[in-house]
Amino acid sequence: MITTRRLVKQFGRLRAVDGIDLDVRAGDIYGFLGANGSGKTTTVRMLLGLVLPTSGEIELLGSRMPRAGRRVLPRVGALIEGPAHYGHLSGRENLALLDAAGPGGSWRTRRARIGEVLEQVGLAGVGRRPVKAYSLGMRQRLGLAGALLRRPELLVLDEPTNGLDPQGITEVRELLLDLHREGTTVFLSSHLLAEVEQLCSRVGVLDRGRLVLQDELAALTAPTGSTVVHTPTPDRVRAVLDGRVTATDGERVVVRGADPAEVNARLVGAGIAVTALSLERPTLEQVVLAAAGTSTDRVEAPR
Ligand SMILES: Nc1ncnc2c1ncn2[C@@H]1O[C@H](COP(=O)(O)OP(=O)(O)OP(=O)(O)O)[C@@H](O)[C@H]1O
Repeated sequence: MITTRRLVKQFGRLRAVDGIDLDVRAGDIYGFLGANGSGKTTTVRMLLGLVLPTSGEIELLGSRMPRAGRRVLPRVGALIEGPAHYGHLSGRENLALLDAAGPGGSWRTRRARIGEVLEQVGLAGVGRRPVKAYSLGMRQRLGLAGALLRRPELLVLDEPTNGLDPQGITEVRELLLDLHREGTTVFLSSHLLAEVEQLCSRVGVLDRGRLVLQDELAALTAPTGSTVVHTPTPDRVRAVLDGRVTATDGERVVVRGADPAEVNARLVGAGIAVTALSLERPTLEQVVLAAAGTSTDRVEAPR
């Protein structure tokens, strides 16, 4: 869906994007994670042909960009930082203009299509109010509605939950999951680890213009081979599982071995209370920190 090879964007002395090889496959919900200023927006703009790369190659839906833009972009829905609208017109009228300006999509079905996307983003009730009366979150949703007008195969979204309240964030997440279930590939940039961890199947991490990590979320957070035990008596666990305890933190004990049932049987057999038991997995935050080093402390951690 998206492939880049050694993609570079240089602004004067600053290398905002520094030789990245993106690989976004059909069916992905791809999370493009990076701190503010790491180069996410610049990358998204290059993917969509809004900024020319300094060097490197981009393929979008199998065709070279920006050359194939006219042909390919109608199949891509996009939302870029701060979508622009006409404030004196209603949401519905803004979408009608957007729809009329682009290729494809008959005017006969325009009303129905606009009604449908307004419904999808939860703006059906306010579609007739002027956009200047909209909150930031409502404008963001109107931007999303615009991206959905042509039932795109690929959605490219730059920080889609920016400015939304917690309920708005949940609604956008549900909407993206619905679209994904119906076959849309989603590429979204975010500086929020928790958002990417909850939503995405593949993750790329940008650090000062470099792609330092790109893999399936499930592979990145695969079990480590240890078991985590919660117990009110960690010292007794240490005594019973002689030598297998690799870490303790309060009531949390990490035991070597990826067989929770075996660990449980041994502890319960010794009369030790086990209050919780799970396979140990690294969090995305730990994985990102390990890959990107100290600079990613600017990536917002889950609260
Ligand atoms: N047109 C431009 N001219 C000069 N420098 C620019 C330009 N656009 C972006 N930059 C710089 O390139 C770097 C990457 O910016 P970019 O907006 O791509 O980052 P980002 O990861 O999207 O951050 P944010 O989340 O804050 O938007 C920044 O240092 C920015 O100041």
